[in-house]
Formats: sequence, structure tokens, C-alpha cells
Amino acid sequence: MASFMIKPAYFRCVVRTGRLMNEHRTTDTLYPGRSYATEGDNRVPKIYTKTGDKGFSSTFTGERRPKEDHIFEALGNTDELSSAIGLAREFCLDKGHTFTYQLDKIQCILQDVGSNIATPRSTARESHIKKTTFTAQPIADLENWIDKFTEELPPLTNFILPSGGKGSAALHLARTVCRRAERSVAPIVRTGEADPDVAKFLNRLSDYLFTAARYAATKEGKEEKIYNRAE
Ligand SMILES: Nc1ncnc2c1ncn2[C@@H]1O[C@H](COP(=O)(O)OP(=O)(O)OP(=O)(O)O)[C@@H](O)[C@H]1O
Repeated sequence: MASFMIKPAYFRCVVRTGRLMNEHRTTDTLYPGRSYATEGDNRVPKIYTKTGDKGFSSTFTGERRPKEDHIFEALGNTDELSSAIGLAREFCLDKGHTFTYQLDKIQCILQDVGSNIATPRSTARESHIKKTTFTAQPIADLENWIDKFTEELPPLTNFILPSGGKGSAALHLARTVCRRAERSVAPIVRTGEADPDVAKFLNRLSDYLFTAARYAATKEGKEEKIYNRAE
């Protein structure tokens, strides 16, 4: 019988299923096609299944694809993005920035992004689609946060170089990873395999990260380096 457990590995495929041990665990790491622990099963599950050793892995729809498939590329980039945001968040927490709750929320949304990418529409059943639907609300949230930051920022008059303190520089780095995630998601969305709002979210997220980086530098009173053309 198929059942599910938590796997704290690097990519997190969010599966909302009635078969979960705890219904509220909607952002846990769950993998399709696995034999997972069920309620009352006290065995300590192993993190490795070895099923990926030959260079193939599974989509949420159960397809086996080579690890260099554009789906795993996009999943890896999304995962890297969440890690980069996690690091930036730590630096921002150290400085007492009040917007870190937004980074928390974004990391959760990135789980949903991953779930949507991991569920190619061509092989998805209705139940898969239902569990991995991506909504447009997070895009509106990002726009709202960007607008609020912008109200407090000096206008942009020069090219800004990644700088402005550790939090700011880390947010800039996350922005560049976000751009890569966006590039890798583009072909998947174009072929109709993932939701267009996923691409839209990533596009808006890089603007958010840019603005948040500037905001962090401003609040910390740190100088943002600007581009100077070499004479
Ligand atoms: N190299 C990778 N980059 C990005 N995503 C991956 C990669 N490998 C697997 N995935 C995705 O992440 C999910 C969980 O990763 P996991 O490491 O469990 O996969 P695996 O390599 O197939 O299995 P195992 O590590 O147990 O042999 C997979 O089901 C797949 O969707």
C-alpha cells in the first residue's frame, strides 16, 4: 500500500494527501512512488532509497526521467533559490529586519512552485493537479511588498552593484539564482507542463529580492556600490 512520510532531502515535493500521517503537514517533503511510514509504524525511515543512483528520478506523476531532464533542472534551481533566501534571511534576522516573515512565506511558496514543476500536466491525473495547483495570490503579495519598500527607498539613478552589507548582498545573490530558476522554468511553462503563474511568480520574485536588498542596505545605513565606467 502506498503511503507517505517526511523526507528532509534537498528538494521538497509538496503533496497534500488525505493519506498523510498528519493532515496539517501540507508543506512536508514527500515523494511519489515511495514506500513510506504510516501511522503506528515506528521504524526510522532511511533518507536514501538508492532509486536515483542510476541517474534517473521520479516526477510526482510517477514518470521516471533522466536527472538532467529540464524538470529536475528547474527543481534543483528552485531548491537552490530557497537555500539562498534562507541564508539571506539569517543575515537579515541578525540585523533585526522586520521583513523576514516575507522571506519565510516565500520559501513556503517555493515549495508550491516545486510541486507544480514536478507535476507535468501531460501525465498528471485530476488528483495530481488538485494537489499541486498554484494560485496567483503570492504574486499580488510580492507586488504589494515591493511597492511598500519602494516608498521608503531613494530613487534609482545608477546601476547598483550587489553590495550594501551581508543581508543585502545575500539577497542580491538570491536574486541571481531566482533569475536562473526563472530561465529553467520558462520552457516547462511554454510547453504547457507547468502553470504560467509559476513563471510570473519567479519573475516578480527577482524584483522583490532586488528591492529587498536595497531596503536592507538603506535600513542598515550601508552604502550601495554603484557602477562606474572605467576611464
Ligand atoms: N539532482 C536532482 N536535482 C533536482 N531534483 C532532483 C534531483 N534528483 C532527484 N530530484 C527530485 O527530488 C525528489 C527527491 O530527491 P531524491 O534524492 O529522493 O531522489 P532520487 O535521487 O531519485 O532518490 P535517492 O536519493 O533516494 O536515490 C525526486 O523525486 C525528484 O523529483
